[in-house]
Amino acid sequence: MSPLGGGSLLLAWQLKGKHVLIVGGGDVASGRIESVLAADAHVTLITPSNGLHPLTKCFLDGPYNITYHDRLFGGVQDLANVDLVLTAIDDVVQSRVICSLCRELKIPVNVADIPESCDFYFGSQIRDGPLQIMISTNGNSPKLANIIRRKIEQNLPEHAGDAIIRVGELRTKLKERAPGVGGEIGKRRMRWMIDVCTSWEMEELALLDDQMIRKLLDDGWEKNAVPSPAEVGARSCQTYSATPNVAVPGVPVTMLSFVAGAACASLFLLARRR
Ligand SMILES: C[C@@]1(CC(=O)O)c2cc3[nH]c(cc4nc(cc5[nH]c(cc(n2)[C@H]1CCC(=O)O)[C@@](C)(CC(=O)O)[C@@H]5CCC(=O)O)C(CC(=O)O)=C4CCC(=O)O)c(CCC(=O)O)c3CC(=O)O
Ligand SMILES: NC(=O)C1=CN([C@@H]2O[C@H](COP(=O)(O)OP(=O)(O)OC[C@H]3O[C@@H](n4cnc5c(N)ncnc54)[C@H](O)[C@@H]3O)[C@@H](O)[C@H]2O)C=CC1
Repeated sequence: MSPLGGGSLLLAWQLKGKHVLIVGGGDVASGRIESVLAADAHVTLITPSNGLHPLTKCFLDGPYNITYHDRLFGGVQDLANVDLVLTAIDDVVQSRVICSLCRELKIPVNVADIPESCDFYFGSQIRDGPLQIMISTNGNSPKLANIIRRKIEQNLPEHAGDAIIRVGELRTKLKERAPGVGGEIGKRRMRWMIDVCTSWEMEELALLDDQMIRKLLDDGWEKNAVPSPAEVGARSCQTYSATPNVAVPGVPVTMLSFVAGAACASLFLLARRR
């Protein structure tokens, strides 16, 4: 058995509404921007415009929550009201300065080129809607993290993201129907959800629509049973046809922003799916 220590605490950090400062605008910074926007944070980007990676430019031109300052990092005043700092610059002296300012102010910081200056590391990531997977080698081999990520991607169950969305909806409706935190009701809800998730296939769960959810709750939850997909109205000939993934949730539905989003998404795929 491997020893318990020597790893990291892997968490899903809730950044919605928080202020994240990103210093640098190159290749690595563009990945940071994408990761932080995925978490609905507000990004402040400080970097001169002459060093912008095409993907960083794309994010700046797109309909995203980014405040941009076209200049070098200016010192401690840039850290006011900041919850998290990510630096990805090609200047190791400045990197160390930013790190020590953050440590003084107790702001969590990641410095892309100096592992000792990181309070946390990034990892290789997989995203399918609400499903996020991170592979960390704890600083030992980022390239192997990338290779392992691609192997895991090839073996993910199909429609996992859609299944998670639909089961999320079922759980919300179940909690509305049988409210209360903890206690007997909580235990019964959890037992029933475990039974549903383990008796239906991933693809069947992905097909749950609002009508099927209602029937599953009426004929399943209310009667302490788990009906089959057919029993709640899934047609045996029903084939899976999910709506295509939207590049970034919350994008205003204007043609301009759609085109910008699509261009950014394509650029992102070209830049990162290595
Ligand atoms: C500690 C960490 C800090 C942090 O960045 O948070 C860190 C540090 C450093 N990376 C360096 C190099 C490379 N990094 C990559 C790629 C990625 N690096 C990522 C994370 C991390 N990199 C954190 C630990 C991750 C872990 O624990 O596994 C990934 C996973 C996530 C991301 O950055 O978003 C992303 C892959 C994403 C994907 O593809 O899915 C490649 C490959 C490539 O570019 O193709 C190379 C060249 C090959 C190689 O070295 O492996 C160097 C310079 C080393 C030198 O000078 O020799 C340092 C500094 C040092 O190690 O001293
Ligand atoms: N952690 C990781 O995954 C990896 C880390 N790195 C390291 O990360 C750093 C960044 O890598 P890249 O994005 O490829 O570099 P890059 O050279 O493409 O970009 C550097 C960016 O930092 C900006 N910059 C430099 N000094 C600045 C300052 N004082 N204030 C604001 N902006 C400043 C530049 O204008 C440019 O936009 C490098 O040190 C590199 O060695 C490199 C590869 C992977």
